[in-house]
Amino acid sequence: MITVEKLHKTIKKRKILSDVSFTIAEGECVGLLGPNGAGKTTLIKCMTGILQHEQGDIRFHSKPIVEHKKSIGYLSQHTDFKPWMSCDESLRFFGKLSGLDSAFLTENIPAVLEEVGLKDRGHYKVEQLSGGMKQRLGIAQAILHRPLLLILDEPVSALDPIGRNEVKKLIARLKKRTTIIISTHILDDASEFCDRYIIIKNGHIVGNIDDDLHISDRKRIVVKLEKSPQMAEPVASAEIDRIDSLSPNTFLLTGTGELNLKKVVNDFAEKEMDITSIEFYEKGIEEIFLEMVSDT
Ligand SMILES: Nc1ncnc2c1ncn2[C@@H]1O[C@H](COP(=O)(O)OP(=O)(O)OP(=O)(O)O)[C@@H](O)[C@H]1O
Repeated sequence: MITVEKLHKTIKKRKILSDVSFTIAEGECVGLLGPNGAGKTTLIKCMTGILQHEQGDIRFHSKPIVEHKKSIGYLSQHTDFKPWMSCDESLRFFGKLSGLDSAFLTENIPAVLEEVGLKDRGHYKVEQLSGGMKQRLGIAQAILHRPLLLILDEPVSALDPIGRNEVKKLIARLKKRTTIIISTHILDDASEFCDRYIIIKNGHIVGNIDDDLHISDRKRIVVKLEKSPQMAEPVASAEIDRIDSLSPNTFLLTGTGELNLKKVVNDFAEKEMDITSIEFYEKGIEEIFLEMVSDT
């Protein structure tokens, strides 16, 4: 559906994006992750046509994405609603700026407000809305024209846990019918709805990770025993650097190097401890992200 190929973008003689390539399939929800200043917003702005890239190609259903601007919904990092306008007036204002006609807006604004959980709040002034409500109004503006692709730049970062929860629930609903790209710093939240993560650092793609692809850490093993052992540290061997207790009968073994499952099973058998399950530790997205963006 979307193909970004060898994208380069320079701002004020500084290279911001270098050789960025990836594809996104229809229906996917992709998390765009990266440290501050990595180039996420710049990439999003190139994808929405707000910024022009000097090299490379961005295609949507095989055509240049600029020809498909009407198929894209975009929530920018900082929404620009006027506090004195009502929700209804704000959507009408931004809808008209995007070229939507009055009849379409009259028909669709109430439905979109209902969709984002702001039914009967059309007359509320923006200044009366909570952070979560304001962000949901932002999403209403982004989906008003029924886009095929929704791009959300940091939709939850500035919100308190209640607002975050409201917006997360909305994204989970929208995910069922729209392709979504979300730039975020909150990896726990991203892992709730993203199918894949594209990790960007210093303008380069450093990771493209499927959420189903569990990356095993072969230096760590999780062992579950049938019974909790008498001693705090159930086994000791030269290869094992440390043992952490995850529950009374579950232990995380960290090796000095790659661990051997068979050897660990034997070590426990020697101590006459029965193992219920043993597997390499699987890294979460936060850990993978930190490894990919760290400088060491
Ligand atoms: N208009 C501009 N003028 C100068 N530098 C810019 C401009 N826009 C972006 N940059 C620089 O480009 C780099 C990437 O910025 P960008 O906003 O794309 O990063 P980001 O990954 O979205 O960061 P954050 O997570 O902090 O929002 C930064 O170093 C930023 O200072």
